[in-house]
Amino acid sequence: MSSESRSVTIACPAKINLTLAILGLREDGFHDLHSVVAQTDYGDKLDLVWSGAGDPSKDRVVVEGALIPEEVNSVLAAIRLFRLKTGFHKGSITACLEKQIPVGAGLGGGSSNAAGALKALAKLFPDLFCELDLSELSSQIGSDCPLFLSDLPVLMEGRGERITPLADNLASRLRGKSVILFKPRFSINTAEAYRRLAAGKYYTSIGQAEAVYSDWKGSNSILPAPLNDFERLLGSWMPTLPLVLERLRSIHGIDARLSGSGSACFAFSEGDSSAKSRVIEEMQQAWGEVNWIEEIRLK
Ligand SMILES: C[C@@](CO)(OP(=O)(O)O)[C@H](O)COP(=O)(O)OP(=O)(O)OC[C@H]1O[C@@H](n2ccc(N)nc2=O)[C@H](O)[C@@H]1O
Ligand SMILES: Nc1ncnc2c1ncn2[C@@H]1O[C@H](COP(=O)(O)OP(=O)(O)O)[C@@H](O)[C@H]1O
Repeated sequence: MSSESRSVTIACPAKINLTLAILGLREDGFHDLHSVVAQTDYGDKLDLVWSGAGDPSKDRVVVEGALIPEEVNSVLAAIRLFRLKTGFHKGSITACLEKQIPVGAGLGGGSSNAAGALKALAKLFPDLFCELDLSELSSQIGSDCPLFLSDLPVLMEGRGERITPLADNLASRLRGKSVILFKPRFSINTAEAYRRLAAGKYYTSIGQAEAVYSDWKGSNSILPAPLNDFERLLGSWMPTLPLVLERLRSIHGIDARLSGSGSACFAFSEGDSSAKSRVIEEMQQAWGEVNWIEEIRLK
């Protein structure tokens, strides 16, 4: 038994989907998508400690700031996958996760935590990762995990595993921009949202998705044109959300959009010092409270 111990701390950022086109249902039950995704300077903190004297059956994750049952925690899933793929069954791993990212928000918290855990393990045990494809490994935990392996804004395709960093001129339009993130009290279950999307066939063709992307590339706009198929779906499912977004756009001139499958939304607030108070006003009117709001910057 070894008395050696190793530790590493890693930041797990939240993401926002600047566009999200769902192209159609695949034979494996997942959907192909086309999405421009940016990461933020806002997120969770993950500490991983490996204790050589510990027992591998005692790997665990302790969470502060959210209620996430250990057995479903994506961090423990990442640690177990690491054990399985490397056959490394020495010592015990304790993960301490400080949650800031709201759960079930479309901000990618669970995926970011899992990718963070794999990155942390690769730092702790570099030799064991020589033969492993981190991207392939992470996509076994969640479709959104691979995008978090770097912190650049990306185009995400396939079911989420095909990641292309944006060209420098696009990335620099986004970098450092100020964004308001806000979320009502209710969350949205991603699997349920995809089920409803499939039932209503709220799909966008690849041609339309590529046209939006290519128009953005050819323009000077900070953001691509609005495109999120889940926002269309919400009109008939959770109508207050698209209503708030529509009021922010039409009455306040604030370009507010849904992130992922929701329920968090984002609005660019660069150069608009009163944007946050107007978002608060609309949230109070729709939901009688401001459940969660943060002003953050894009990476
Ligand atoms: C919608 C998006 C957009 O970025 O994000 P969130 O809103 O969840 O943050 C993602 O596609 C969410 O990815 P992620 O949250 O990792 O999903 P997974 O755990 O892999 O899958 C949850 C369920 O969603 C559905 N799913 C997910 C991804 C995908 N490309 N097609 C799907 O149909 C499947 O039914 C799956 O069982
Ligand atoms: N480390 C984690 N952080 C957040 N949620 C997690 C985590 N591990 C598992 N989950 C589960 O994943 C589901 C989706 O959570 P999350 O990743 O926050 O949302 P989203 O997919 O909308 O971005 C929730 O049911 C939650 O219990």
